[in-house]
Amino acid sequence: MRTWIRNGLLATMVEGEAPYCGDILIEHDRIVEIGTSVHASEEDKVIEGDGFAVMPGFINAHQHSPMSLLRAFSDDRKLMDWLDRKMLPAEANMTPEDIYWGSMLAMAEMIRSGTTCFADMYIHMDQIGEAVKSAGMRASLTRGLVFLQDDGGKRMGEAIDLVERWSGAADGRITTMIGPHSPYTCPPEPLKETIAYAESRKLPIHIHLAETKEEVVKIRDRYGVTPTEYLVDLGMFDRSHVLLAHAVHLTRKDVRLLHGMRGGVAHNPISNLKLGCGIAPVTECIRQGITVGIGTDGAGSATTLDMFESARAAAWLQKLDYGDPTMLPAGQALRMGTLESAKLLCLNREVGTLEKGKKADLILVDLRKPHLQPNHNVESLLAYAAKGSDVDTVMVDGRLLMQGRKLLTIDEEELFGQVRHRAARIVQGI
Ligand SMILES: CSC[C@H]1O[C@@H](n2cnc3c(O)ncnc32)[C@H](O)[C@@H]1O
Ligand SMILES: [Zn+2]
Repeated sequence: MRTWIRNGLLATMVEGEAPYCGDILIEHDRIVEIGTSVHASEEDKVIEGDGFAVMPGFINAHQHSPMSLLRAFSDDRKLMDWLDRKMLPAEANMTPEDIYWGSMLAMAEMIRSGTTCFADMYIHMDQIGEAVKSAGMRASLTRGLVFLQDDGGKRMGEAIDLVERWSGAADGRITTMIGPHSPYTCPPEPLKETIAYAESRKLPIHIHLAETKEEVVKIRDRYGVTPTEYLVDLGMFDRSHVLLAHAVHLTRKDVRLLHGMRGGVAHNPISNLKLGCGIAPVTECIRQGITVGIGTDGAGSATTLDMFESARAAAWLQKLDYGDPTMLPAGQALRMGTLESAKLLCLNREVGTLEKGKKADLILVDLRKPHLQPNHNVESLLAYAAKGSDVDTVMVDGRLLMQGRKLLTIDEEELFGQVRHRAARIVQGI
């Protein structure tokens, strides 16, 4: 059976295409027709689009989904203090089942706020894979590798296992990357081995970079270079597609060095703001031709996984940084949260825009709300006024995951019960 989204306001995110009123026809997992005169029939299942903006689902380009269990557990602290004293001890208490339910909690929030796909870096990735399968989302999964702790070898084994068992799983909705955590947790030798493995398997790399000033000082003291130069010198960008999370503290030379890289930057404005990290040089990166997508980071730091908020914060920060309201306009912020993020996950041939032949990963945003009226410019409304709670319907791979704000793949009552007792146990005594 086909699905016909009728008479929606289509914000396709295709470069240069203005939003217009039209229809979308979906067969199985793909958009087979889109425009003002699609060939629908009476047998097609109709989703009424009148009063709704239809756009590609957001793609959260950097996340640690099970950290949703640590939401609001430890706020208003410096990053390393927060990580070392609070997050790592709590993570040491997490069982594989906790990871499953924490990830499921993140997915319930993501679906409810219009995200259809995410890049995740964490531990116990089998459980996250199972949760993704069950919730119906699309995801790029990475086992985070921290080599300064003991047992880095075992973790590399887990990373390889993830790649071998989960790449292409869940009907192709799951892809994988290799995830050395950061320059400050990965010394040169294991990092070189990780790069060599990624190259040999043609796998993208997902890594944190230059998130804080303290990181820059640490890497300069250890190696005499910037965090970016450290990765460049080890050959990380020679052949691999690299997803750089944060990239807040880049020198002009760093930005020039990244020119021409495959992959790009996952900008996490809310996390950066809340941890007081700084304003990432998003505009300079874009001017150097570097792809910049948007992520939230985990709910343990960002508190919220609402990509509307992150896209808005990205736009506001560039306007503020330059003292110029023309910087990072509404349409560009939305495209960064959709198509540009898709590029970072190597998924832009399949998702990130509404186009014939692409996967049907899309959302319907209810515009019949006081804060979304009148409609002079739907991209402005979506970027500057809409909230996750305005999302009415979410589809991934042609399958409805939410309709009329009812989640169709996640039992929230069971989820909240699981989360309550697990979250309390994990943080006990920390
Ligand atoms: C080994 S899995 C990933 C690892 O990353 C930690 N993490 C979460 N947020 C951040 C951040 O903003 N910077 C650096 N590391 C972060 C998370 O707690 C996991 O241990
Ligand atoms: Zn992170």
